Formats: sequence, C-alpha cells, structure tokens
Amino acid sequence: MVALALYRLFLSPLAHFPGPKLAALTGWYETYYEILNGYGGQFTFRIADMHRQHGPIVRINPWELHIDDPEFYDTIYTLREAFDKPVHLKWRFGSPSGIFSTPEHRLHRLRRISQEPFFAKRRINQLVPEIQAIADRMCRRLQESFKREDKPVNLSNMFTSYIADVTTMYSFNRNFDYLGDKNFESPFVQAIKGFKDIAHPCTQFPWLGWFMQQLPEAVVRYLQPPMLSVQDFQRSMRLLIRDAQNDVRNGSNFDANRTVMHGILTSNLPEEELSIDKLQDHAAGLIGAGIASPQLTLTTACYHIISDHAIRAALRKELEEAMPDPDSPLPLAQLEKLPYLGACIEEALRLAVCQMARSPRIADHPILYTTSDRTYKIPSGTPISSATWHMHHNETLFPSSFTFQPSRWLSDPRTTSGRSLRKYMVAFGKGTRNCIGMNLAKAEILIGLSTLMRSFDFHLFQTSYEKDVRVVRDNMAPDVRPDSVGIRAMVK
Ligand code: HEM
Repeated sequence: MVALALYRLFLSPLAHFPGPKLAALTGWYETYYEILNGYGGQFTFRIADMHRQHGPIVRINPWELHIDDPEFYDTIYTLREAFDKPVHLKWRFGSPSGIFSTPEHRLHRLRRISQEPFFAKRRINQLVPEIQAIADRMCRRLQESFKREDKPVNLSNMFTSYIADVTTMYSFNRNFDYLGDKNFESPFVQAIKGFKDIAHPCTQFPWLGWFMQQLPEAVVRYLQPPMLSVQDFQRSMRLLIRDAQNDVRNGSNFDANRTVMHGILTSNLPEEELSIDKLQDHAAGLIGAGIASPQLTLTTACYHIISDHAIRAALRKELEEAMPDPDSPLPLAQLEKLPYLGACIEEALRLAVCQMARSPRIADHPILYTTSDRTYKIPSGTPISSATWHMHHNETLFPSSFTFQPSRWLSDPRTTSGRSLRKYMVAFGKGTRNCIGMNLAKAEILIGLSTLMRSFDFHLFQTSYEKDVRVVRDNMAPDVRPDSVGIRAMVK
C-alpha cells in the first residue's frame, strides 16, 4: 500500500501534473464524489473547482488528466487520430458492444461504418414526412387530452414519447404509439432513469455491470432496482431484433434501407458481429442515446421559451410569418433557415449539455500541451478529456452562461479573439466518435419545436427553477433534484 502510494505521488509519469494530492493517491476520491457526496454525480463540478485552483490541466485521479482549455478540445476530439476510449467504461451503460461503448478504435470504426449511412443528411431528409406525422400526432394529443381538458402536461414525458416513436420507427419499422399513452408515460422514461442510475456504480466498479447481467432477476430486483428497467428494456430489444432477423431470413416484408436494424443485419459486418448479444447492444445504444438527448434538448428549449415573454413573442412572430397556416408545416430545408428558431435550438443544445460526464480518449503516443508558463508532455496511454459542461459554461465564451440567450447565436457570432462562436458548441462532440445521430436529432428537434410552438401557447404549472431545472448532479446527462416530477405546463 505504502509503495503504491509513494509510486502514485512521486514516481508515476503523471506525478508532476497539478491537482489535489488525494485525487492522485486514490480512485476512491472520485468514487466519493460520484456516489456518496450530496446527490452523487458531483465529480464534474469538483473538476471545475480543481481547474479554478490548479489551472487548465489537472490530474483528476491516479491515471487520468482533464484539460479545460477550449483551444485544446479539437486536439482530443479529432478526426485525424485513432484514439481509443478507456476499457473500464465499456460496461457503463450495460451494452459493452455498442459503438458508444467500444474502446478500440479499429473495432469502433468497423461497427460505426455499418450504421453511418442511416444517419447521413440525405437519408434523414427522406424521413421528414414520418417525423412530421409523429409531431402532428403529438399536437393532436395535446389538443384533445390536455388543452381541451385543461390538464397540465409533463413536457419531459411528452418529448420522450415523441422521440421514442420516431426512434423505434426508424430503428425497427415499428409503431408503438407511445404518444397514445394517457399521460405520455412510455416505458423509456423508467428505462432512461434506470440507465442513469446504474451508470456511476458501473463506472466506479466496472465488474458490476457484467455481474448484474449474470444474476437472476429476483436478486437484481433486491440489490439494484434501477437495473430491472434496464433488463426489461434489453429484453424488449431482443424481441425486436428477432423479428428483424426473421424478416431478413424470410426475405419478406422489409426494405434494408428503411430501418437501421435491417440495415445492420444486411451490412458487411463479419458474422461474429451479428450475434444476438452484440445486436442487442447496438439497439440499446441507438435507442438509449437516440431518445435521452433530443428529449432533454426539447424540454430545455420549451421551458426557457415559455418562461421568457420576449423570447416566446420573437419566436412566435418568426413562426407565424413563415407558417401562416399552422396546419401547413414548412419543409425541413426552410425550417433550417429560420434564424431565431435556429438560435433557440443552438442555445437549448448549449444549456442542455446532454452528455455531462467526461468522455476520455487515449492516444498511443505522447501529446504536448502548452500553458502560458510551460509545456507538458502527456504520456502515451493516458486517458485525457475535456467535458462539454465546462466548455458550455465557459464565462469568457458564453457570458452569463446559465441564462438562455438565443441572441448570442444570431448574425455569425464571434468570440473576443474573432473566432466563430460555433467552434465552441460541442453538444454533439467532435472527431471520430462524435454523435452519429446528429442529423436525425436536429430534424426531430426542429420539426417538433416549430410544430408545437406554432400551434400552442404554454404556461408553466407548478414548476420551479430550483427544483425542476437547476442542474445539481451529473447523472451522465445533467440532472435535477431527485424530488422533481418534471417540468409541467398548461396548454393554451
Ligand atoms: C440532442 C441530441 C443529441 C446529442 C446532444 C448527442 C450527443 C452525443 C455526444 C456528445 C456523443 C459523443 C459521445 C462520446 O464522445 O463519448 C454522442 C454519441 C452517439 N450518439 Fe448522440 N446525441 C444526440 C442524439 C442522438 C441520436 C438521435 C442518436 C441516434 C438515434 C444518437 C446516437 C449516438 C450514438 C450511437 C453515439 C456513439 C457514437 C460513436 O461512439 O461513434 N445520438 N452523442
């Protein structure tokens, strides 16, 4: 023990990097902040404190560095290098073979290439009529079951159902009509919560994710209740995959170009990549990542727009001029050109952050990082990261960073050093592992938000900033107090 402590503090290749000595000494420091301190999920905030105290590069645990320098982001998250992700993060979401979780660069490329064509802009453009039809269904449900009955709607549940209907339609060609539920309570609300609840324990104790999957259900129910909704979710993915496999086997009733799962099954992936376990991980990755982040962005946008009269009026004016008849929606290409709508969405993406937990990369060669007074040589094999949370709340780039100001995105905004502000918008990540679903997400958000805001007015219902909006923990995605029941609104 003593030898290990001395090694970590004085002899390790990271010993000369700044940071708290306790963090350099033991991984339990991080575990304490992620699991035991306050609501848990506090380490991202703690890292911000470390930077305030020790500068732009800090050693955050015995093995890892974090860099809070907007100009260095593109060096870590790059298309030019073949970086890996740390192996211990593979079990974080219980789907070790999903592309999000694949550590090795080469295997990641192989898996990602089989899905990429489905998320190209051209392919997403073809999907627009179906997304619009689902957004129209959301509005009809709001009109009939909430506006007419003068009943509050839970915005996060509604957007989860909207996005879940789009995602399952595109992934499996299935219409589950989650929007049809009386209160928009789709099973994904519980499953997403379950994924978030297990993520910190599975990150801190990587064997836990594997171990939980080996245990009988009754034991899991007793030990880790959140894992149950994750297992339910994984079981339903398996059934959908079996159906898609049958379609492909029978050569009937499917079009390989229409859904992502049929596309994966008919791609050039080698046979060993098409086992039911691996396919389940791909499906879980797509559905999990594909629902949680667009939902959070839409809820964030909606909350801020309806809580600020001036912003709501400006958006309403732009939408009314562009869409005189609310029942005749604009084509996606024209929605993309509406400046104020675009600025509201950009600002919602910035504030929603979506992926709050850091996502480290590992290089197989040393990397140089220069501060104002010295150059550090980061040893090869060291996990390094720059978290989106810190970038999006950098007060130099985004003054009053916690306020929703769409105007900061209007008219080709620049930083004080003359660079485009958009360079520092990193909601979708960058580099070889950036968000594969970005085009789909943007289409879902543009169509959903414009249709909704053109058709209705909203007033917040029993919603407080402190309880329901202020981010108090990093649950992989930013999360609010555990006693929040979500942002609710009356429909006018
Ligand atoms: C507002 C919406 C979204 C945001 C902000 C977002 C954000 C991100 C970010 C930051 C990453 C990089 C993760 C990392 O570096 O470790 C990522 C990866 C990923 N996203 Fe998204 N995402 C969104 C929507 C979607 C959608 C709609 C889908 C699919 C239906 C999707 C599927 C994925 C997948 C599969 C990955 C892993 C990519 C890889 O490792 O190659 N995301 N997303």
